[in-house]
Amino acid sequence: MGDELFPREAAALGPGAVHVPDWLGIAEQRELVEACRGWARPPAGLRVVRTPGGGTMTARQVGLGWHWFPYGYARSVVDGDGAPVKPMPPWLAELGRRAVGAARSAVAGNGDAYGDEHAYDYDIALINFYDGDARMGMHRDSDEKSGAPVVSLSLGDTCVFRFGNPHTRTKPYTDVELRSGDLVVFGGASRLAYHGVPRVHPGTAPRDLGLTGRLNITLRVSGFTDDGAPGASGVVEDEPQ
Ligand SMILES: O=C(O)CCC(=O)C(=O)O
Ligand SMILES: [Fe+2]
Repeated sequence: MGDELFPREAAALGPGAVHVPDWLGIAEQRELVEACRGWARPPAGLRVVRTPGGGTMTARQVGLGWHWFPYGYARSVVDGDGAPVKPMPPWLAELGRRAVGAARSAVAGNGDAYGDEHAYDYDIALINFYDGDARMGMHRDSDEKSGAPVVSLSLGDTCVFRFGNPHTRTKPYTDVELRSGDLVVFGGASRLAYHGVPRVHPGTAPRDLGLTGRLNITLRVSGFTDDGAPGASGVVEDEPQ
């Protein structure tokens, strides 16, 4: 909760894309931060992501369920310590389904974009850690085969989240402030919309959260079969530095 006179309201960021402010209470946020601390530890822990173009992503990352690397998925950290990726906890997959239900009821007219969330087996979590200088360039989440909505949870420092359209990484886009506990769900016609994080506001995390910096947990459905290792898509223009 901020210091607003009125609570921030849920708003559509595009067709099938919803921002739900203050979705997670402080206790749930704390539990997620604690869980992220565990996932960040090696092996298969938080790492610096290097892109094929020789760049370095400024947000550090760890995956659960499937390991994302530029640009594909694997069951082990093929571009790092080689360890098997940590499993996706069933409770986190359930949180993803609950988030879709919440986004559906938050903004009238968005429900049709989401399908039945009970059918979605969220089997990928990407956890991004941003310090004050980190950001993420405009990109699409396009390495999955499933069209299930993407669920994004924010913890810690406030950021500017830029949400655009599926056609171009430039305007039209909407900038929205994401604070600790906020939820964003994008599916339907916005599932492949460009989005990014142009800015983090250091020192804005809730004091009682116990986190310096910003964490983002992105939940996705892979659509991969268990042994069907997906090939890298090679979509180099999506490089999310
Ligand atoms: O940090 C965020 O809010 C966005 C993260 C993101 O877009 C991604 O991991 O693909
Ligand atoms: Fe993304």
